[in-house]
Parts: sequence; C-alpha cells; structure tokens
Amino acid sequence: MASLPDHFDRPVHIAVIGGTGLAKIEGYTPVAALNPTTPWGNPSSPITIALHNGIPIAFLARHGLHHQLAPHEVPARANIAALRSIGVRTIIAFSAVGSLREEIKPMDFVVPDQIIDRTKGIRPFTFFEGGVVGHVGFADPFDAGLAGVVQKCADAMKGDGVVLHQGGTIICMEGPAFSTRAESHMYRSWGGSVINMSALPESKLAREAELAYQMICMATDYDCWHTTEDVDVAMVMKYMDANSKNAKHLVGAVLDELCKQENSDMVLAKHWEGSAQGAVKFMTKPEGRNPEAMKRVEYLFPGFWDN
Ligand SMILES: CSC[C@H]1O[C@H](OP(=O)(O)O)[C@H](O)[C@@H]1O
Ligand SMILES: Nc1ncnc2[nH]cnc12
Repeated sequence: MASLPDHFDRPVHIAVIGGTGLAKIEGYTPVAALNPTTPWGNPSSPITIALHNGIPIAFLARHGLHHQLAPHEVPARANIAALRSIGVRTIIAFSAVGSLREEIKPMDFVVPDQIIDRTKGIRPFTFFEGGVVGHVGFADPFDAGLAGVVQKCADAMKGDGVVLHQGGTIICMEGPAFSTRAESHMYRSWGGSVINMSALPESKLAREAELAYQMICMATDYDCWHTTEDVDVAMVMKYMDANSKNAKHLVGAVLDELCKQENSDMVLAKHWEGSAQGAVKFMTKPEGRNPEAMKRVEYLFPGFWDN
C-alpha cells in the first residue's frame, strides 16, 4: 500500500465499503491509495483505487484496515465526504448482520429496503448543522435501482448456493455489545429482518451527499432470540469465513454489472441529484448562515453558493 501513488487523476464513480471480514478487495490490481482530508477528518482507511476492466473502483474498509474502529468510532462523515470528493456517486456497502427471522439463515444474503434506528445519538449523523440546516427525505433509505442489480447478480449465482432475500428491515443498534434477549425479541415484534451496527449514519449521510447507496448484508448468526447458540464474535467470523467466497463473488458480479453501466444515470445517481442541495438552500436564511458551515457544504457540493 505504501508504494502506491496517493493520487488518481480520473473521477471514480463506484465504491465499495467493506465491513467485518471484508477489509480488503481481492482479485483487483490496486493502482492508488488516497487519503483525502475532509472538513470532517480522514476516512477510516486509505481509499484503495483498483481497476476493473479499465474502470476505477474505490474501496474503503469501514472499521479500518485492521478493524480498529468500533461501530460508533467509524468516521462516517469523512468516509462519505471523501468518497464523494473523488467522484463517487454509487456505494455498495457490505455488512455482517444477525438474522431476526427463521428463514434468513446464516450465510444468506439480504438486500434491505428499510431501517429502524436504534443508535443512541452519540454518532455524528449529519453534514448540515452549525449554521446551515437541511432536511433530506429518507423515507426509502436505500437505492431501488442498485437493489435490482444485486438481485439479478444473485439470481445468476443460485447454482453456487447463493440465497438472497430481497427487501427487509435492518435494525441498526448502537453496540458494540450485542443486544439483550428482550431487545432481540422486541426487534422481531417490530418486523425487523436483520440487525447490525453500521447502517446508520452511513446510509443517511450518503443520502445527504446525494449518492446512490445500497447495503448488501450477509447473515452470520441468529442474534440471541433463537433456540440455537447466542451470537458472539467467533460465530460471526466463522460464518464470514465460511461464505467469504460467495460474498466476494457476489460483490464482484455487482461490480461487473455496475462497471458496464459506469456512466449511466443510475450509477451517476442522477435521480438523487439536487435533492439535498434543494433541502439546504432554502432552509437557513443568508443572515443566519455560518461561513464555516457554508464552507463544509461547499466541500460536498463545489460551487454550491455561487448562484
Ligand atoms: C463483529 S460482529 C458486529 C459488527 O459486525 C458488523 O460489522 P459491519 O456492518 O461493518 O460488517 C456489525 O455492524 C458490527 O459492527
Ligand atoms: N447479532 C448481531 N447484532 C448486531 N450486529 C451484528 N453483526 C453480526 N451479527 C450481529
């Protein structure tokens, strides 16, 4: 990594955020390792740029290269802002999750379409504060177009034993300790499908940054509501390792497809363009705006205040 250039002179439209058990992207030749400094600090790890059929892809390890960042320590604002600053408009985010449903078995994949927030407000969760207010729509936190691509790729891998559940509600808890049994049962009664500690604020910040964002989850355990063993880290890692081949193949297939559509409206997130900027521009009156907060918004959206 140290010998790679720290710059890359083309915009990179597609990124993967890797989670537990997926701290590196293998099988691609890295061509650069970037470490942009954003108004929110530095990202969790250097952003590795790799070429895939000539198309650049960015990879970021959510918990750092050595999994040294707890879920509440992940610098999500720096991660999302840094990715946007290098041109990223589409993020595929991978996550190891507990299953809250009998039919979602360990090693199954889930493409969630909803989130319930059970973080505790201790994680910085917005770009729009400190003198510039903005309220983005978050009714559907993930990207339906990207979810469709993941589904198509998983369908083609059914013969390899890949099982994918389309849709479902992810509970994002604070952690780092796992849930109590009462909580686990409560989440099931709320209709939760899976549980993790990283869907938020990552997905919300991606929406604020007008990026297309879809999480791909892989179940590693039945949390602690089931009659089988309660979750622990060893169990999560055991199932991540056992299914890492399929996880990497699935992410690889999704990247193949996204690279083919590198300049499509879907990958360039044209459908989100202007949504956050509209939410910001009309909220705080010019006389109430803090110049420092304005500069931070300018980092996300260069030229934002020009007209
Ligand atoms: C090691 S179990 C809990 C840990 O695993 C998940 O990580 P990620 O979402 O980054 O794959 C979960 O969210 C927790 O952070
Ligand atoms: N049971 C669980 N709860 C929260 N995050 C998880 N990640 C993997 N399994 C989990």
